[in-house]
Amino acid sequence: MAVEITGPMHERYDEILSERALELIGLLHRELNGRRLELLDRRRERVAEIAAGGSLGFLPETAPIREDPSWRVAPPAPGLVDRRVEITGPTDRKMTVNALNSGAKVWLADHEDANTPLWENVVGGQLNLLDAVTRNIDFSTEAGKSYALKPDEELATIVVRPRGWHLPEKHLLVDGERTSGSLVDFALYLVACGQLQLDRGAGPYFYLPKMESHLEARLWNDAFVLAQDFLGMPRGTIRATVLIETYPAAFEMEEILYELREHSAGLNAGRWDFMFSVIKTYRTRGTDFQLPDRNSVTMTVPFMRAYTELLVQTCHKRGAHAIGGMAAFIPSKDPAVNEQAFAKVEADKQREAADGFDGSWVAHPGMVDICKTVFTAVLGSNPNQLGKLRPEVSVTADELLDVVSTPGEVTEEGLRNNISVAIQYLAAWLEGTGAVGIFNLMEDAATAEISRSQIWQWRHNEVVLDTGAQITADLVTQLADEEIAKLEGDPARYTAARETFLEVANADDYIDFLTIPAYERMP
Ligand SMILES: CC(=O)SCCNC(=O)CCNC(=O)[C@H](O)C(C)(C)COP(=O)(O)OP(=O)(O)OC[C@H]1O[C@@H](n2cnc3c(N)ncnc32)[C@H](O)[C@@H]1OP(=O)(O)O
Ligand SMILES: O=CC(=O)O
Ligand SMILES: [Mg+2]
Repeated sequence: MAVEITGPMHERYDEILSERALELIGLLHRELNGRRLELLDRRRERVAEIAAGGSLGFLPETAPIREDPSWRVAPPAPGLVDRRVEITGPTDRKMTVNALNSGAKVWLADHEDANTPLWENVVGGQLNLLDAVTRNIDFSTEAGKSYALKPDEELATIVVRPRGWHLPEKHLLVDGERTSGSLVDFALYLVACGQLQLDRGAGPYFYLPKMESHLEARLWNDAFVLAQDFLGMPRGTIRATVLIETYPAAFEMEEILYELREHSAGLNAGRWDFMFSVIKTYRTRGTDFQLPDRNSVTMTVPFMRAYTELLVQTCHKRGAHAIGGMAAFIPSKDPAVNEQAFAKVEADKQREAADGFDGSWVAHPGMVDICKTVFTAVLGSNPNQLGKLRPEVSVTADELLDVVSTPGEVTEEGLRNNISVAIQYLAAWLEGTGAVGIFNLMEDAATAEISRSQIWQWRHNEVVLDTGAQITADLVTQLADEEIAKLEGDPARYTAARETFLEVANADDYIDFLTIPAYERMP
């Protein structure tokens, strides 16, 4: 057998881990895994160059692609023409039904930021997707609540987000090697649901996360071509929206669209990972690249503005959708908090719609209408605003790199918030839940990465808090224990999360992704 399954085979897992799916995983691994590992090395080399005084910038060698006005991406595929509101969320059974029924145009079915790659989530989520696509997902809870899909024409289009290139899958081995989580999530969905989706008049659609260069986009494109040929699907059947959510990728947006042009469904402004990547990429370059308290960095600070303006302009120049990001506010039981949350989401979506985005993300069904209403007011009878070219926008590399102008302070409250959120999130993640509401905000892998990375950078920069205390490893440990003591329930729940958190926050050498050591703690 080309592929060895080392995780348990629960009921119906053979429907997802089919012979054909395993064959495709074997093929993709053998053809592409070496390049994947080289590209991950290239990421580390680039950070080392920046640490030594280098800088990000637009690439001279790809200038001809940027300067060639003639190319466009493929026209939008069925189900992806009107994307004014997209809901994101994990693929557990209840969320699957709720997201599809939410009234959003698209559901980002998340095997990434909102998911713990626990084996049961990796395969179980795919089973839920299969049941959703075959309309066999209706169920009732023990408490007697029934979940049933609405009629087809009211359901959101499914777009699956596989894991990023950095994450391995330890339960599927090829020639004894761990496989790529990205290729596994991609192949399992494509084989189980790709043709079924085409038969329903949609297609196998993906969101691609955390890429750091156009060469990583080329790797995805090569995976698409190999997989389509293997399955006898015409080239261009697969469509992918790329999240521009790393600092390096913000300088290669056009090249990323170009690499994927036959398969492209546009770009998305993944603001949370973007912020994480800004911190991570320039983490050792002193206070010029240091951000203040996480909650004070808004989308209107100069470097964020430069990033989203460039994204809309780049997309529309090439006929590609530009999709906005996640306002992390979720509905609360407290009416006063709720009112504020709705007002903030509305303002965020209004800015995006006015800037020319074609639609945007919400994290909760309760936020669908607000996003839809805001975008509908701007779109009128049009399904998107691809015609809004934004010729007046001119973003320079210096503007993208202008982190130093971000106003705000580093406070003890901000530090405590980062510590508490990271530990609470990690506890949930290690238990198998990849998205949680904490302090009235949606928290997921991206937001937790910001929290722990800020702490690492502040400590590295020997930042002094508003209280006069300097951030040290000892202080971080002390505050971690104080914050855990404030949480309800058994403190033992936080033991593994505390250890993982301190391992990354207090590490001498920065650890690239929080989820890498966390994954090693899981069965
Ligand atoms: C940075 C990024 O990548 S953003 C994208 C990744 N992150 C995400 O996708 C997070 C998505 N959101 C979520 O997972 C959830 O909203 C949470 C975990 C934050 C909060 O969920 P809950 O605590 O269940 O919220 P709440 O109790 O208000 O939910 C009410 C109902 O809405 C459902 N719901 C909430 N969020 C979602 C969602 N995103 N998709 C589908 N259903 C949802 C709940 O299942 C619940 O259903 P029920 O009434 O049938 O029981
Ligand atoms: O994936 C989205 C993000 O903001 O990160
Ligand atoms: Mg992200």
